[in-house]
Amino acid sequence: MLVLRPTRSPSPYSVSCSPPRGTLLSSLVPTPRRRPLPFVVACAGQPEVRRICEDDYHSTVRSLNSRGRHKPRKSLGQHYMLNSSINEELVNVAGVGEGDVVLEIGPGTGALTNVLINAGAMVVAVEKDPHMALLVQERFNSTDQLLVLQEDFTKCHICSHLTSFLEKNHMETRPTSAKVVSNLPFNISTEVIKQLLPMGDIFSDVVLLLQEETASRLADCSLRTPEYRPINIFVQFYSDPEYKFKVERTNFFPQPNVDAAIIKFRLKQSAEYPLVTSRKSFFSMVCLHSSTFSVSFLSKSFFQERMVELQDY
Ligand SMILES: C[S@@+](CC[C@H](N)C(=O)[O-])C[C@H]1O[C@@H](n2cnc3c(N)ncnc32)[C@H](O)[C@@H]1O
Repeated sequence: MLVLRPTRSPSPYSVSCSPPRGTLLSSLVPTPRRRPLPFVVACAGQPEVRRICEDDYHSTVRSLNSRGRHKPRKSLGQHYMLNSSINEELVNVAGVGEGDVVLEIGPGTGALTNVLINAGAMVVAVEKDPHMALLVQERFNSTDQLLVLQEDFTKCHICSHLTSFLEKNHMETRPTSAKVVSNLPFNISTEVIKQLLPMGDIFSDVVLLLQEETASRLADCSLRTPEYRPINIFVQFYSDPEYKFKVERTNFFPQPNVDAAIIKFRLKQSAEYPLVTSRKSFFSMVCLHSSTFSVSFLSKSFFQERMVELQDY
């Protein structure tokens, strides 16, 4: 594990560019012209259109250019958020306030990190890309509200990191009070969800910006659609999911091929979990029979009625 220490040297911001017409960083060239940006955030049930502030765009590009021309890496799902209103929505949805401990996975240029820090949170940010980890560390080198860990989140031991962060900052460990707020790389979202949702003893809420299709599938509690999957049983076992807002793909740079959405999981504590003698065998059974699940098996009282059978499995 590499823990990045603050360096006091200022970041050499070098290029200021116009808002993106295309999606490639290499297409960004300085231009004196300024025009309104067509990016929007779409909110389900409460239609609203907000223009991206040019500063959001420029600060992202400045960050990306600050350590040489860093090309976003597709393999790391690097689609940066250009719209600070959406970052503010993420923080509002999570109800982040002064002194909250927040885990951010993939801080990238630090756009969301900035909103979290401004809300008074103590942030632990895990970034796999060494270039971006260093960049975000340098951007916030004057604050003690941030710890940057250069690690692959899917492989790191987040509980021990959080514990030592709390101890170092002389903060009381308040079980179940930490939060997760993240604009996740789409390619690791399922893995991250599987890792985080059973951690109700540490986190109260997990608020993620995911691929829209994934978010609406995970929030689906109807049990009676063909889309219902073992992952839905897992999600509802450990949490109460809630689909929040759709976020248009035009808000990201580079622009992905799909839209995104904000989803909130309120994590259950173990006393709230459905009663099973062995969670391991419960979930192996769910996976084993997933292809033959029928609508009647997945009835509303699924957990209550089937517990006896599941216990004997
Ligand atoms: C979708 S970008 C979001 C960046 C930034 N939070 C924003 O909103 O603009 C995803 C970020 O996650 C990082 N990342 C990708 N895979 C990761 C992993 N396994 N563990 C930690 N960070 C990862 C990427 O390098 C990138 O910075």
